[in-house]
Amino acid sequence: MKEENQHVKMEEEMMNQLRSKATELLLREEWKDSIELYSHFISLSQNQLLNSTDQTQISKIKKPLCLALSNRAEALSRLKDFSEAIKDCDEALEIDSTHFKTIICKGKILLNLNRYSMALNCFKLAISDVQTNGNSEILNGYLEKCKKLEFQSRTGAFDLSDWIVNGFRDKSPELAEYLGSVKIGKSGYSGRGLFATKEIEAGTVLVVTKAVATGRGILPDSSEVSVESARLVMWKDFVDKVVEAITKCSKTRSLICTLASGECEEVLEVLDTSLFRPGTEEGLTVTEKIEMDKILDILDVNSLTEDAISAKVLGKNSDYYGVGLWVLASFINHSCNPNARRLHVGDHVIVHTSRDVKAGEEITFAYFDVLSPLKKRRELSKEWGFPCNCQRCKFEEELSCSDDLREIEVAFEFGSDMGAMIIKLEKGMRKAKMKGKEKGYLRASYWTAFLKVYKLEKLVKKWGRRIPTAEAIAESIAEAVGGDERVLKVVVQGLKKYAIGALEMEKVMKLGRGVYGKVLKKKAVRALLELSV
Ligand SMILES: C[S@@+](CC[C@H](N)C(=O)[O-])C[C@H]1O[C@@H](n2cnc3c(N)ncnc32)[C@H](O)[C@@H]1O
Repeated sequence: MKEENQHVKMEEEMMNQLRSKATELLLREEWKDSIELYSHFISLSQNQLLNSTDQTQISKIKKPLCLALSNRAEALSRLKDFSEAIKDCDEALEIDSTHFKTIICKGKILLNLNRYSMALNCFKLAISDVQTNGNSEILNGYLEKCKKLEFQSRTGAFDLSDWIVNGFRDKSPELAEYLGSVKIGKSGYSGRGLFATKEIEAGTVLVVTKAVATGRGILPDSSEVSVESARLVMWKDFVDKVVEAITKCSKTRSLICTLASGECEEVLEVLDTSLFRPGTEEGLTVTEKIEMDKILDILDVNSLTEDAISAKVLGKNSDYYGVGLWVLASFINHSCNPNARRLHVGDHVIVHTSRDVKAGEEITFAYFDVLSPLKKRRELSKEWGFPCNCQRCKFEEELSCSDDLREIEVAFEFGSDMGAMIIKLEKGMRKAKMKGKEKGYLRASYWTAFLKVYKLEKLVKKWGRRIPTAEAIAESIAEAVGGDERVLKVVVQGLKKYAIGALEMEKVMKLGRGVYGKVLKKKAVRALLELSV
Protein backbone atom coordinates (compact mmCIF):
# COMPACT_ATOMS: atom_id res chain seq x y z
CA MET A 1 0.00 0.00 0.00
CA LYS A 2 2.82 2.31 0.99
CA GLU A 3 4.65 1.48 -2.23
CA GLU A 4 1.55 2.15 -4.28
CA ASN A 5 1.05 5.54 -2.62
CA GLN A 6 4.64 6.39 -3.33
CA HIS A 7 4.17 5.45 -6.96
CA VAL A 8 1.06 7.64 -7.24
CA LYS A 9 2.94 10.50 -5.63
CA MET A 10 5.85 10.14 -8.02
CA GLU A 11 3.52 10.06 -10.98
CA GLU A 12 1.75 13.16 -9.71
CA GLU A 13 5.07 14.91 -9.26
CA MET A 14 6.17 13.96 -12.76
CA MET A 15 2.91 15.18 -14.26
CA ASN A 16 3.15 18.49 -12.42
CA GLN A 17 6.64 18.98 -13.78
CA LEU A 18 5.48 18.06 -17.28
CA ARG A 19 2.63 20.53 -17.09
CA SER A 20 4.68 23.41 -15.75
CA LYS A 21 7.41 22.82 -18.35
CA ALA A 22 4.78 22.74 -21.12
CA THR A 23 3.29 25.98 -19.82
CA GLU A 24 6.73 27.58 -19.65
CA LEU A 25 7.33 26.64 -23.30
CA LEU A 26 3.91 27.99 -24.24
CA LEU A 27 4.72 31.32 -22.60
CA ARG A 28 8.03 31.36 -24.45
CA GLU A 29 6.04 30.79 -27.66
CA GLU A 30 7.90 27.56 -28.39
CA TRP A 31 4.75 26.07 -29.81
CA LYS A 32 6.02 22.74 -31.14
CA ASP A 33 7.88 21.74 -27.96
CA SER A 34 5.01 22.89 -25.84
CA ILE A 35 2.57 20.75 -27.89
CA GLU A 36 4.83 17.74 -27.42
CA LEU A 37 4.86 18.06 -23.64
CA TYR A 38 1.16 18.81 -23.40
CA SER A 39 0.45 15.75 -25.56
CA HIS A 40 2.43 13.60 -23.13
CA PHE A 41 0.58 15.11 -20.19
CA ILE A 42 -2.81 14.72 -21.90
CA SER A 43 -2.31 11.06 -22.74
CA LEU A 44 -1.17 10.29 -19.16
CA SER A 45 -4.23 12.12 -17.79
CA GLN A 46 -6.55 10.29 -20.18
CA ASN A 47 -5.08 6.98 -19.04
CA GLN A 48 -5.63 7.92 -15.42
CA LEU A 49 -9.24 8.79 -16.21
CA LEU A 50 -9.78 5.40 -17.83
CA ASN A 51 -8.44 3.61 -14.78
CA SER A 52 -10.18 5.69 -12.18
CA THR A 53 -13.56 5.11 -10.60
CA ASP A 54 -13.28 7.47 -7.66
CA GLN A 55 -15.33 10.63 -8.44
CA THR A 56 -13.10 12.95 -6.38
CA GLN A 57 -10.06 11.58 -8.16
CA ILE A 58 -11.78 11.94 -11.55
CA SER A 59 -12.60 15.62 -11.02
CA LYS A 60 -9.05 16.18 -9.76
CA ILE A 61 -7.73 14.84 -13.09
CA LYS A 62 -10.26 16.63 -15.27
CA LYS A 63 -9.42 20.19 -14.29
CA PRO A 64 -5.75 20.22 -15.36
CA LEU A 65 -6.63 18.02 -18.38
CA CYS A 66 -9.13 20.62 -19.56
CA LEU A 67 -6.54 23.38 -19.20
CA ALA A 68 -3.87 21.32 -20.98
CA LEU A 69 -6.22 20.67 -23.90
CA SER A 70 -7.03 24.36 -24.07
CA ASN A 71 -3.34 25.33 -24.02
CA ARG A 72 -2.45 22.73 -26.64
CA ALA A 73 -5.27 24.14 -28.79
CA GLU A 74 -3.73 27.60 -28.41
CA ALA A 75 -0.29 26.33 -29.48
CA LEU A 76 -1.76 24.35 -32.40
CA SER A 77 -3.67 27.38 -33.60
CA ARG A 78 -0.48 29.46 -33.48
CA LEU A 79 0.95 26.89 -35.89
CA LYS A 80 -2.21 27.26 -37.97
CA ASP A 81 -3.24 23.65 -37.40
CA PHE A 82 -6.81 24.78 -36.85
CA SER A 83 -8.58 21.46 -37.32
CA GLU A 84 -6.55 19.75 -34.56
CA ALA A 85 -6.90 22.85 -32.40
CA ILE A 86 -10.69 22.75 -32.70
CA LYS A 87 -10.70 19.06 -31.69
CA ASP A 88 -8.80 19.96 -28.50
CA CYS A 89 -11.21 22.81 -27.73
CA ASP A 90 -14.21 20.50 -28.15
CA GLU A 91 -12.65 17.88 -25.90
CA ALA A 92 -11.90 20.49 -23.26
CA LEU A 93 -15.44 21.85 -23.48
CA GLU A 94 -16.83 18.35 -23.04
CA ILE A 95 -15.06 18.30 -19.69
CA ASP A 96 -16.14 21.82 -18.77
CA SER A 97 -18.59 23.51 -21.09
CA THR A 98 -18.03 26.89 -19.41
CA HIS A 99 -14.22 26.83 -19.54
CA PHE A 100 -13.61 30.52 -20.30
CA LYS A 101 -10.13 30.23 -21.82
CA THR A 102 -11.23 27.42 -24.16
CA ILE A 103 -14.32 29.28 -25.30
CA ILE A 104 -12.19 32.30 -26.24
CA CYS A 105 -9.60 30.07 -27.93
CA LYS A 106 -12.31 28.28 -29.90
CA GLY A 107 -13.88 31.61 -30.91
CA LYS A 108 -10.54 32.84 -32.26
CA ILE A 109 -9.95 29.61 -34.19
CA LEU A 110 -13.46 29.74 -35.69
CA LEU A 111 -12.76 33.30 -36.78
CA ASN A 112 -9.61 32.09 -38.51
CA LEU A 113 -11.66 29.38 -40.23
CA ASN A 114 -14.15 32.05 -41.39
CA ARG A 115 -16.97 30.49 -39.36
CA TYR A 116 -18.18 33.87 -38.28
CA SER A 117 -21.54 33.08 -36.69
CA MET A 118 -20.14 30.15 -34.68
CA ALA A 119 -17.30 32.40 -33.50
CA LEU A 120 -19.87 35.02 -32.56
CA ASN A 121 -21.69 32.47 -30.38
CA CYS A 122 -18.45 31.68 -28.55
CA PHE A 123 -17.72 35.31 -27.78
CA LYS A 124 -21.33 35.90 -26.70
CA LEU A 125 -21.02 32.99 -24.32
CA ALA A 126 -17.71 34.28 -23.01
CA ILE A 127 -18.97 37.80 -22.45
CA SER A 128 -21.88 36.51 -20.37
CA ASP A 129 -19.19 35.20 -18.02
CA VAL A 130 -17.20 38.39 -17.98
CA GLN A 131 -18.01 39.36 -14.40
CA THR A 132 -15.92 36.52 -13.17
CA ASN A 133 -13.16 36.79 -15.70
CA GLY A 134 -12.71 40.47 -16.63
CA ASN A 135 -11.27 41.46 -20.02
CA SER A 136 -14.56 42.79 -21.31
CA GLU A 137 -12.87 45.33 -23.58
CA ILE A 138 -10.98 42.69 -25.55
CA LEU A 139 -14.04 40.48 -25.68
CA ASN A 140 -16.21 43.31 -26.93
CA GLY A 141 -13.61 43.91 -29.61
CA TYR A 142 -13.92 40.29 -30.76
CA LEU A 143 -17.68 40.43 -30.56
CA GLU A 144 -17.88 43.53 -32.74
CA LYS A 145 -15.40 42.06 -35.22
CA CYS A 146 -17.41 38.83 -35.51
CA LYS A 147 -20.66 40.74 -35.99
CA LYS A 148 -19.10 42.82 -38.75
CA LEU A 149 -17.53 39.87 -40.55
CA GLU A 150 -20.67 37.74 -40.22
CA PHE A 151 -22.72 40.56 -41.76
CA GLN A 152 -20.25 41.06 -44.61
CA SER A 153 -20.01 37.40 -45.45
CA ARG A 154 -23.81 37.02 -45.41
CA THR A 155 -24.67 40.15 -47.39
CA GLY A 156 -21.59 41.02 -49.46
CA ALA A 157 -21.90 44.59 -48.19
CA PHE A 158 -18.30 45.69 -47.87
CA ASP A 159 -17.44 49.29 -47.20
CA LEU A 160 -13.92 50.69 -47.48
CA SER A 161 -15.07 54.31 -47.38
CA ASP A 162 -13.84 55.34 -43.93
CA TRP A 163 -10.41 53.88 -44.52
CA ILE A 164 -10.06 55.76 -47.77
CA VAL A 165 -11.52 59.03 -46.50
CA ASN A 166 -9.01 58.84 -43.61
CA GLY A 167 -6.25 58.75 -46.21
CA PHE A 168 -5.37 55.06 -45.62
CA ARG A 169 -3.84 56.01 -42.28
CA ASP A 170 -5.43 53.19 -40.30
CA LYS A 171 -4.42 49.64 -41.05
CA SER A 172 -6.40 48.10 -43.90
CA PRO A 173 -9.95 47.11 -42.89
CA GLU A 174 -10.67 43.56 -41.86
CA LEU A 175 -12.70 41.71 -44.46
CA ALA A 176 -14.75 38.53 -44.35
CA GLU A 177 -14.54 35.88 -47.02
CA TYR A 178 -17.50 36.13 -49.36
CA LEU A 179 -18.97 34.20 -52.25
CA GLY A 180 -21.60 36.06 -54.27
CA SER A 181 -23.86 34.97 -57.12
CA VAL A 182 -21.24 32.99 -59.01
CA LYS A 183 -20.40 29.37 -59.71
CA ILE A 184 -17.54 27.47 -61.30
CA GLY A 185 -18.34 25.99 -64.71
CA LYS A 186 -16.81 24.85 -67.98
CA SER A 187 -15.39 27.86 -69.81
CA GLY A 188 -15.40 28.79 -73.47
CA TYR A 189 -11.90 30.24 -73.01
CA SER A 190 -10.13 27.24 -71.57
CA GLY A 191 -10.77 24.72 -68.78
CA ARG A 192 -12.97 26.08 -66.03
CA GLY A 193 -14.17 29.60 -65.29
CA LEU A 194 -16.43 31.53 -62.93
CA PHE A 195 -19.99 32.34 -64.07
CA ALA A 196 -22.72 34.72 -62.92
CA THR A 197 -25.73 32.81 -61.61
CA LYS A 198 -28.01 35.83 -62.05
CA GLU A 199 -28.07 39.28 -63.57
CA ILE A 200 -25.57 41.45 -61.72
CA GLU A 201 -25.22 45.23 -61.65
CA ALA A 202 -21.86 46.97 -62.20
CA GLY A 203 -19.90 47.43 -59.00
CA THR A 204 -21.36 44.39 -57.20
CA VAL A 205 -18.94 42.35 -55.09
CA LEU A 206 -18.65 38.78 -56.41
CA VAL A 207 -15.86 37.26 -54.38
CA VAL A 208 -13.76 38.26 -51.41
CA THR A 209 -11.01 35.85 -50.58
CA LYS A 210 -7.83 35.80 -48.57
CA ALA A 211 -4.45 34.98 -50.09
CA VAL A 212 -2.86 31.63 -49.37
CA ALA A 213 0.34 33.66 -49.34
CA THR A 214 1.76 36.89 -50.70
CA GLY A 215 5.21 38.25 -51.47
CA ARG A 216 5.57 41.99 -51.24
CA GLY A 217 8.04 44.81 -51.24
CA ILE A 218 9.15 48.11 -52.67
CA LEU A 219 11.19 47.76 -55.83
CA PRO A 220 14.53 49.59 -55.89
CA ASP A 221 14.54 52.79 -57.85
CA SER A 222 17.59 51.92 -59.93
CA SER A 223 18.82 49.65 -62.70
CA GLU A 224 16.64 47.05 -64.36
CA VAL A 225 18.94 44.31 -63.08
CA SER A 226 18.42 45.17 -59.43
CA VAL A 227 14.65 45.56 -59.99
CA GLU A 228 14.58 42.09 -61.51
CA SER A 229 16.63 40.58 -58.70
CA ALA A 230 14.41 42.27 -56.08
CA ARG A 231 11.42 40.74 -57.81
CA LEU A 232 13.08 37.35 -57.73
CA VAL A 233 13.76 37.64 -53.99
CA MET A 234 10.08 38.46 -53.41
CA TRP A 235 8.99 35.59 -55.65
CA LYS A 236 11.18 33.16 -53.74
CA ASP A 237 9.82 34.40 -50.44
CA PHE A 238 6.30 33.98 -51.83
CA VAL A 239 6.98 30.41 -53.01
CA ASP A 240 8.39 29.52 -49.57
CA LYS A 241 5.24 30.84 -47.92
CA VAL A 242 3.00 28.83 -50.26
CA VAL A 243 4.97 25.67 -49.52
CA GLU A 244 4.67 26.35 -45.79
CA ALA A 245 0.89 26.87 -46.13
CA ILE A 246 0.58 23.59 -48.06
CA THR A 247 2.55 21.74 -45.41
CA LYS A 248 0.52 23.12 -42.54
CA CYS A 249 -2.99 22.83 -43.87
CA SER A 250 -4.44 19.87 -45.73
CA LYS A 251 -7.42 21.90 -46.99
CA THR A 252 -5.05 24.42 -48.58
CA ARG A 253 -3.09 21.56 -50.13
CA SER A 254 -6.24 19.96 -51.53
CA LEU A 255 -7.46 23.24 -52.97
CA ILE A 256 -4.14 24.13 -54.56
CA CYS A 257 -4.05 20.66 -56.11
CA THR A 258 -7.22 21.50 -58.05
CA LEU A 259 -5.68 24.51 -59.81
CA ALA A 260 -4.53 24.55 -63.41
CA SER A 261 -0.84 23.91 -63.97
CA GLY A 262 -0.65 24.75 -67.65
CA GLU A 263 -1.40 21.26 -68.95
CA CYS A 264 -4.57 19.55 -70.18
CA GLU A 265 -6.86 22.21 -68.77
CA GLU A 266 -9.80 20.69 -70.63
CA VAL A 267 -9.88 17.60 -68.43
CA LEU A 268 -9.73 19.44 -65.12
CA GLU A 269 -12.60 18.79 -62.75
CA VAL A 270 -15.33 21.42 -62.46
CA LEU A 271 -15.42 21.90 -58.71
CA ASP A 272 -18.48 22.36 -56.57
CA THR A 273 -18.46 26.09 -55.79
CA SER A 274 -19.82 25.54 -52.28
CA LEU A 275 -16.35 24.28 -51.33
CA PHE A 276 -15.42 27.94 -51.29
CA ARG A 277 -18.24 29.07 -49.05
CA PRO A 278 -16.72 30.62 -45.93
CA GLY A 279 -16.23 28.04 -43.23
CA THR A 280 -16.75 24.93 -45.39
CA GLU A 281 -14.43 22.27 -44.07
CA GLU A 282 -15.43 19.03 -45.71
CA GLY A 283 -15.34 18.30 -49.42
CA LEU A 284 -11.93 17.61 -50.88
CA THR A 285 -9.81 14.81 -49.57
CA VAL A 286 -6.68 15.01 -51.63
CA THR A 287 -3.83 13.94 -49.45
CA GLU A 288 -1.20 13.30 -52.07
CA LYS A 289 2.07 15.17 -51.72
CA ILE A 290 2.53 17.87 -54.34
CA GLU A 291 5.90 17.83 -56.05
CA MET A 292 7.81 21.11 -56.04
CA ASP A 293 7.78 21.28 -59.86
CA LYS A 294 4.00 21.03 -59.86
CA ILE A 295 3.73 23.75 -57.20
CA LEU A 296 5.89 26.05 -59.32
CA ASP A 297 3.78 25.33 -62.41
CA ILE A 298 0.59 26.05 -60.47
CA LEU A 299 2.03 29.31 -59.16
CA ASP A 300 3.16 30.31 -62.66
CA VAL A 301 -0.35 29.91 -64.02
CA ASN A 302 -2.38 31.26 -61.11
CA SER A 303 -0.41 33.89 -59.20
CA LEU A 304 -1.62 37.42 -59.58
CA THR A 305 0.31 40.61 -59.15
CA GLU A 306 -1.38 43.24 -57.07
CA ASP A 307 -2.47 45.57 -59.81
CA ALA A 308 -0.07 48.51 -59.53
CA ILE A 309 -2.70 51.17 -60.12
CA SER A 310 -5.22 49.99 -57.61
CA ALA A 311 -2.39 49.18 -55.20
CA LYS A 312 -1.23 52.77 -55.54
CA VAL A 313 -4.68 54.18 -55.09
CA LEU A 314 -5.26 51.93 -52.13
CA GLY A 315 -2.42 53.54 -50.28
CA LYS A 316 0.76 52.04 -51.63
CA ASN A 317 3.67 53.46 -53.58
CA SER A 318 3.94 53.24 -57.34
CA ASP A 319 7.11 51.15 -57.05
CA TYR A 320 5.33 48.74 -54.75
CA TYR A 321 5.27 45.16 -55.99
CA GLY A 322 3.05 42.43 -54.68
CA VAL A 323 2.36 38.91 -55.85
CA GLY A 324 -0.02 36.40 -54.34
CA LEU A 325 -2.18 33.33 -54.73
CA TRP A 326 -5.93 33.64 -54.16
CA VAL A 327 -7.48 30.21 -54.79
CA LEU A 328 -11.03 31.09 -55.84
CA ALA A 329 -9.84 34.04 -57.95
CA SER A 330 -7.63 31.53 -59.78
CA PHE A 331 -10.72 30.16 -61.53
CA ILE A 332 -11.33 33.50 -63.21
CA ASN A 333 -10.13 33.63 -66.80
CA HIS A 334 -8.66 36.62 -68.54
CA SER A 335 -10.44 38.69 -71.14
CA CYS A 336 -9.42 41.84 -73.00
CA ASN A 337 -13.03 42.96 -72.59
CA PRO A 338 -13.41 41.94 -68.96
CA ASN A 339 -16.55 42.47 -66.92
CA ALA A 340 -14.86 42.41 -63.51
CA ARG A 341 -11.99 44.05 -61.67
CA ARG A 342 -10.07 43.28 -58.56
CA LEU A 343 -9.03 45.41 -55.63
CA HIS A 344 -6.33 44.26 -53.27
CA VAL A 345 -6.93 45.20 -49.66
CA GLY A 346 -4.50 43.77 -47.13
CA ASP A 347 -4.27 40.05 -47.86
CA HIS A 348 -7.73 39.98 -49.43
CA VAL A 349 -8.72 40.40 -53.02
CA ILE A 350 -12.14 41.85 -53.76
CA VAL A 351 -13.52 40.94 -57.18
CA HIS A 352 -16.42 43.07 -58.36
CA THR A 353 -18.26 43.53 -61.64
CA SER A 354 -16.97 46.47 -63.65
CA ARG A 355 -20.04 46.58 -65.90
CA ASP A 356 -23.51 45.06 -65.87
CA VAL A 357 -23.41 41.27 -66.29
CA LYS A 358 -26.10 38.93 -67.60
CA ALA A 359 -27.09 35.68 -65.89
CA GLY A 360 -24.88 32.85 -67.14
CA GLU A 361 -22.17 35.21 -68.45
CA GLU A 362 -18.60 34.24 -67.65
CA ILE A 363 -16.82 36.52 -65.18
CA THR A 364 -13.42 37.67 -66.42
CA PHE A 365 -10.84 40.17 -65.31
CA ALA A 366 -7.68 41.48 -66.93
CA TYR A 367 -4.43 39.65 -66.22
CA PHE A 368 -2.57 42.47 -68.00
CA ASP A 369 -3.19 45.97 -69.28
CA VAL A 370 -6.05 45.81 -71.76
CA LEU A 371 -5.86 49.48 -72.66
CA SER A 372 -3.32 48.53 -75.30
CA PRO A 373 -3.43 47.56 -78.98
CA LEU A 374 -3.85 43.99 -80.16
CA LYS A 375 -0.15 43.55 -80.97
CA LYS A 376 0.90 44.51 -77.46
CA ARG A 377 -1.82 42.36 -75.92
CA ARG A 378 -0.67 39.37 -77.94
CA GLU A 379 2.83 39.80 -76.49
CA LEU A 380 1.46 40.10 -72.97
CA SER A 381 -0.76 37.04 -73.24
CA LYS A 382 2.19 35.11 -74.67
CA GLU A 383 4.14 36.01 -71.54
CA TRP A 384 1.26 34.51 -69.57
CA GLY A 385 1.58 31.36 -71.65
CA PHE A 386 -1.69 31.35 -73.60
CA PRO A 387 -3.07 32.89 -76.78
CA CYS A 388 -6.04 34.99 -75.69
CA ASN A 389 -9.21 33.92 -77.42
CA CYS A 390 -11.56 36.58 -76.11
CA GLN A 391 -14.24 38.22 -78.22
CA ARG A 392 -12.31 41.48 -78.51
CA CYS A 393 -9.11 39.78 -79.70
CA LYS A 394 -11.09 37.80 -82.29
CA PHE A 395 -12.79 40.98 -83.51
CA GLU A 396 -9.53 42.92 -83.75
CA GLU A 397 -7.70 40.02 -85.37
CA GLU A 398 -10.25 39.96 -88.18
CA LEU A 399 -9.90 43.71 -88.56
CA SER A 400 -6.13 43.61 -88.51
CA CYS A 401 -6.17 42.46 -92.15
CA SER A 402 -7.78 45.71 -93.18
CA ASP A 403 -5.49 48.34 -94.67
CA ASP A 404 -7.10 51.11 -92.66
CA LEU A 405 -6.32 49.46 -89.36
CA ARG A 406 -2.78 48.56 -90.38
CA GLU A 407 -2.22 52.22 -91.24
CA ILE A 408 -3.56 53.27 -87.85
CA GLU A 409 -1.30 50.79 -86.11
CA VAL A 410 1.73 52.19 -87.89
CA ALA A 411 0.64 55.74 -87.10
CA PHE A 412 0.13 54.75 -83.47
CA GLU A 413 3.55 53.17 -83.21
CA PHE A 414 5.64 55.67 -85.14
CA GLY A 415 3.50 58.74 -85.71
CA SER A 416 3.67 61.86 -83.67
CA ASP A 417 0.31 63.40 -84.48
CA MET A 418 -2.06 61.48 -82.31
CA GLY A 419 -4.93 63.84 -83.04
CA ALA A 420 -4.78 63.04 -86.75
CA MET A 421 -4.61 59.36 -85.91
CA ILE A 422 -7.70 59.53 -83.73
CA ILE A 423 -9.63 61.32 -86.46
CA LYS A 424 -8.62 58.59 -88.88
CA LEU A 425 -9.70 55.92 -86.41
CA GLU A 426 -13.08 57.55 -85.73
CA LYS A 427 -13.69 58.06 -89.45
CA GLY A 428 -12.70 54.47 -90.21
CA MET A 429 -15.11 53.18 -87.57
CA ARG A 430 -17.95 55.26 -88.97
CA LYS A 431 -17.19 54.03 -92.48
CA ALA A 432 -17.18 50.41 -91.34
CA LYS A 433 -20.50 51.05 -89.51
CA MET A 434 -19.10 49.70 -86.29
CA LYS A 435 -21.44 49.25 -83.35
CA GLY A 436 -21.08 50.56 -79.77
CA LYS A 437 -18.93 47.86 -78.19
CA GLU A 438 -16.76 47.39 -81.25
CA LYS A 439 -15.94 51.08 -81.21
CA GLY A 440 -15.16 50.81 -77.50
CA TYR A 441 -12.70 47.94 -78.18
CA LEU A 442 -10.70 50.01 -80.66
CA ARG A 443 -10.83 53.13 -78.53
CA ALA A 444 -9.50 51.07 -75.62
CA SER A 445 -6.75 49.75 -77.89
CA TYR A 446 -5.63 53.24 -78.80
CA TRP A 447 -6.38 54.81 -75.44
CA THR A 448 -2.85 56.20 -75.07
CA ALA A 449 -3.36 58.26 -78.26
CA PHE A 450 -6.54 59.75 -76.79
CA LEU A 451 -4.68 60.36 -73.54
CA LYS A 452 -1.89 62.27 -75.28
CA VAL A 453 -4.41 64.59 -76.87
CA TYR A 454 -6.57 65.11 -73.77
CA LYS A 455 -3.48 65.88 -71.71
CA LEU A 456 -2.55 68.90 -73.78
CA GLU A 457 -4.95 71.80 -73.83
CA LYS A 458 -3.48 73.09 -77.05
CA LEU A 459 -4.15 69.77 -78.81
CA VAL A 460 -7.72 69.69 -77.54
CA LYS A 461 -8.16 73.21 -78.90
CA LYS A 462 -6.41 72.37 -82.17
CA TRP A 463 -8.70 69.45 -82.97
CA GLY A 464 -11.83 70.83 -81.33
CA ARG A 465 -15.03 68.93 -82.06
CA ARG A 466 -13.36 66.58 -84.51
CA ILE A 467 -12.08 64.66 -81.48
CA PRO A 468 -14.77 63.10 -79.26
CA THR A 469 -14.89 64.40 -75.69
CA ALA A 470 -13.06 62.55 -72.90
CA GLU A 471 -16.42 61.77 -71.26
CA ALA A 472 -17.79 60.19 -74.44
CA ILE A 473 -14.65 58.07 -74.92
CA ALA A 474 -14.64 57.08 -71.24
CA GLU A 475 -18.25 55.89 -71.42
CA SER A 476 -17.58 53.99 -74.63
CA ILE A 477 -14.49 52.26 -73.17
CA ALA A 478 -16.30 51.51 -69.90
CA GLU A 479 -19.17 49.88 -71.77
CA ALA A 480 -16.80 47.72 -73.80
CA VAL A 481 -13.99 46.78 -71.44
CA GLY A 482 -15.22 47.99 -68.03
CA GLY A 483 -14.01 50.81 -65.82
CA ASP A 484 -10.41 51.89 -65.62
CA GLU A 485 -8.77 54.31 -63.22
CA ARG A 486 -6.70 56.08 -65.86
CA VAL A 487 -9.73 56.81 -67.99
CA LEU A 488 -11.70 58.02 -64.99
CA LYS A 489 -8.86 60.31 -64.02
CA VAL A 490 -8.85 62.03 -67.40
CA VAL A 491 -12.60 62.59 -67.21
CA VAL A 492 -12.31 64.11 -63.75
CA GLN A 493 -9.40 66.30 -64.80
CA GLY A 494 -11.43 67.56 -67.74
CA LEU A 495 -14.52 68.21 -65.67
CA LYS A 496 -12.57 69.96 -62.93
CA LYS A 497 -11.97 72.87 -65.24
CA TYR A 498 -15.66 73.61 -65.13
CA ALA A 499 -18.14 73.56 -62.29
CA ILE A 500 -19.34 69.94 -62.27
CA GLY A 501 -23.12 69.70 -62.48
CA ALA A 502 -25.21 66.98 -60.85
CA LEU A 503 -25.54 65.08 -64.13
CA GLU A 504 -21.80 65.01 -64.77
CA MET A 505 -21.19 64.02 -61.16
CA GLU A 506 -23.63 61.13 -61.52
CA LYS A 507 -21.78 59.96 -64.63
CA VAL A 508 -18.44 60.18 -62.82
CA MET A 509 -19.88 58.19 -59.93
CA LYS A 510 -21.10 55.51 -62.34
CA LEU A 511 -17.63 55.26 -63.85
CA GLY A 512 -16.22 55.22 -60.31
CA ARG A 513 -18.45 52.29 -59.33
CA GLY A 514 -17.13 50.34 -62.33
CA VAL A 515 -13.57 51.01 -61.23
CA TYR A 516 -13.82 50.63 -57.46
CA GLY A 517 -17.07 48.77 -57.01
CA LYS A 518 -19.85 49.49 -54.55
CA VAL A 519 -17.37 49.07 -51.72
CA LEU A 520 -16.96 52.82 -51.80
CA LYS A 521 -19.56 55.39 -50.89
CA LYS A 522 -19.76 58.66 -52.84
CA LYS A 523 -17.59 60.52 -50.31
CA ALA A 524 -14.80 57.93 -50.72
CA VAL A 525 -14.97 57.96 -54.54
CA ARG A 526 -14.67 61.76 -54.30
CA ALA A 527 -11.68 61.43 -51.96
CA LEU A 528 -10.00 59.02 -54.38
CA LEU A 529 -10.66 61.27 -57.32
CA GLU A 530 -9.12 64.19 -55.42
CA LEU A 531 -6.10 62.00 -54.73
CA SER A 532 -5.73 60.78 -58.27
CA VAL A 533 -5.96 64.15 -60.00
C1 LIG B 1 -5.68 31.26 -63.58
S1 LIG B 1 -6.08 30.04 -64.74
C2 LIG B 1 -7.76 30.33 -65.05
C3 LIG B 1 -8.62 29.12 -64.76
C4 LIG B 1 -8.37 27.97 -65.67
N1 LIG B 1 -9.09 28.13 -66.92
C5 LIG B 1 -8.77 26.66 -65.00
O1 LIG B 1 -9.45 25.84 -65.63
O2 LIG B 1 -8.36 26.44 -63.85
C6 LIG B 1 -5.24 30.68 -66.11
C7 LIG B 1 -5.26 29.79 -67.31
O3 LIG B 1 -6.54 29.81 -67.95
C8 LIG B 1 -6.41 29.87 -69.35
N2 LIG B 1 -6.96 31.17 -69.83
C9 LIG B 1 -7.32 32.20 -69.07
N3 LIG B 1 -7.81 33.20 -69.83
C10 LIG B 1 -7.75 32.80 -71.10
C11 LIG B 1 -8.08 33.40 -72.35
N4 LIG B 1 -8.58 34.61 -72.44
N5 LIG B 1 -7.85 32.69 -73.48
C12 LIG B 1 -7.34 31.45 -73.42
N6 LIG B 1 -7.00 30.83 -72.27
C13 LIG B 1 -7.20 31.48 -71.12
C14 LIG B 1 -4.94 29.79 -69.66
O4 LIG B 1 -4.62 28.45 -69.90
C15 LIG B 1 -4.29 30.27 -68.39
O5 LIG B 1 -3.03 29.74 -68.21
